[in-house]
Amino acid sequence: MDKIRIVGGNALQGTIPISGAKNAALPLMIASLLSEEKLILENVPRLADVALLQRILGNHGVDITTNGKRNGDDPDAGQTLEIDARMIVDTTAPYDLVSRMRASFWVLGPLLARMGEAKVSLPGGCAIGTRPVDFHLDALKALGAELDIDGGYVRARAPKGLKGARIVFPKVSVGATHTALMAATLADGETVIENAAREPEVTDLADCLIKMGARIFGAGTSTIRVEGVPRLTGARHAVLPDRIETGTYAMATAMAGGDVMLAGARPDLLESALDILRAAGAEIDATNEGIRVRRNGSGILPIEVSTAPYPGFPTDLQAQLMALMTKAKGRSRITETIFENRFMHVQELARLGARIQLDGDTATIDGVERLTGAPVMATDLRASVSLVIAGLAAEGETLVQRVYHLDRGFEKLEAKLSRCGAEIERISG
Ligand SMILES: CC(=O)N[C@H]1[C@@H](OP(=O)(O)OP(=O)(O)OC[C@H]2O[C@@H](n3ccc(=O)[nH]c3=O)[C@H](O)[C@@H]2O)O[C@H](CO)[C@@H](O)[C@@H]1O
Ligand SMILES: C=C(OP(=O)(O)O)C(=O)O
Repeated sequence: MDKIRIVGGNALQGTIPISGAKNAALPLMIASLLSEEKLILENVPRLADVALLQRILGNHGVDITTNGKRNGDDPDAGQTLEIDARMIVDTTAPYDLVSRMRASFWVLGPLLARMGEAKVSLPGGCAIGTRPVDFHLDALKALGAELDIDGGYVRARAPKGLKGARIVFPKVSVGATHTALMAATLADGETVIENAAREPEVTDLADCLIKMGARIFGAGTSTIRVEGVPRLTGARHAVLPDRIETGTYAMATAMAGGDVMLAGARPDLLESALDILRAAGAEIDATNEGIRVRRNGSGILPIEVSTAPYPGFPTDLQAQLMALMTKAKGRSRITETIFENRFMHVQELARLGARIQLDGDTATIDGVERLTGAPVMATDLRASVSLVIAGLAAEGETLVQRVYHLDRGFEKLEAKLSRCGAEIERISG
């Protein structure tokens, strides 16, 4: 299994291109199932999760071609996928594929809406909590689906099609909002989704669905109204930049010190995280090119923050912020309100010398002068990259093991950081 080796101590200087967002690309690819016509997606990141979803869609009969690079193309540009779901040959999404990635469960809504039936394994994904799917199932039931769970599979049927309904989520859920939104586009009549997720990835999905002919109003707010249409068309859509990758490299720069341009990043997608970084002592400037992050000389200041649904501080940046706070001048507090078990990085950060106390959903971090490199284990996607961030500022060598987690969500991580002066490499085998 590959490892990432980091020798800490170098400041970061240069430009890091920001890729398309994993968490937008995945539902956008899934949206192709709603139409017989071709969906062309640009700026799709090259990630293990994207490749796995290509296999899952392929299993349903979806044809996907990836446009190769031509001479002169920007080497950092994302890939373009042409997704043709004209023929759905199989409405089953099997355990061995779905169990490896959370988002793959989201094929349920579109398959059901278009084909009137689907059988989808219960999902896997990062082990950060129990992560039930009850909101997804309740939303589909409200739209008239008949559902049962048998042998680890959700079997869903709507032989006469779905019917518009009022769906009220008891808690904000990104995935359940995607499911309800996609299913409602082809339902008969109007659907109103209350307490919908406002994450930019939901808005990106809605924008693409609108290009495909869907009638969606209010995406990006807590109430989304969908007027069902009989069919959707093809479309061309570019995936929005990854706000979690942006925040991650901003924190890496704040940790290592230096001056980095996050090219193509959109500051409006992560204002709460940028505010926290400013409070922690980083200088952040929005420019035409992207976001410039600097920390030269000044120390890292402690912060107090709770994760929250968008536009709050994202849970997907919690581990990275904790890594940064391990070297703050004083005591920080980070409360995780979204997932009940998203602190797997705490014991690994402790191997590098971090001082972190856990009490229920709150971590208290007492900043230390020095971190020292050590072998550490990646446990999930964002926890893994938090260890990389800590390694950038640790004295000596940090060896991050089980990096397949990182490959799910960070494109060319070592290349992007080493181009800015970090001593980081992948050791294969
Ligand atoms: C691929 C993708 O986009 N993943 C993101 C998505 O995950 P995902 O869509 O799985 O996360 P949700 O927003 O659904 O989860 C939010 C909370 O709702 C709970 N819940 C969710 C669904 C449900 O049916 N029942 C239920 O109780 C979850 O356990 C969690 O406590 O949003 C999370 C929250 O921003 C991010 O951390 C993940 O990176
Ligand atoms: C938790 C994440 O992914 P998933 O929902 O696929 O597990 C993530 O992207 O941080």
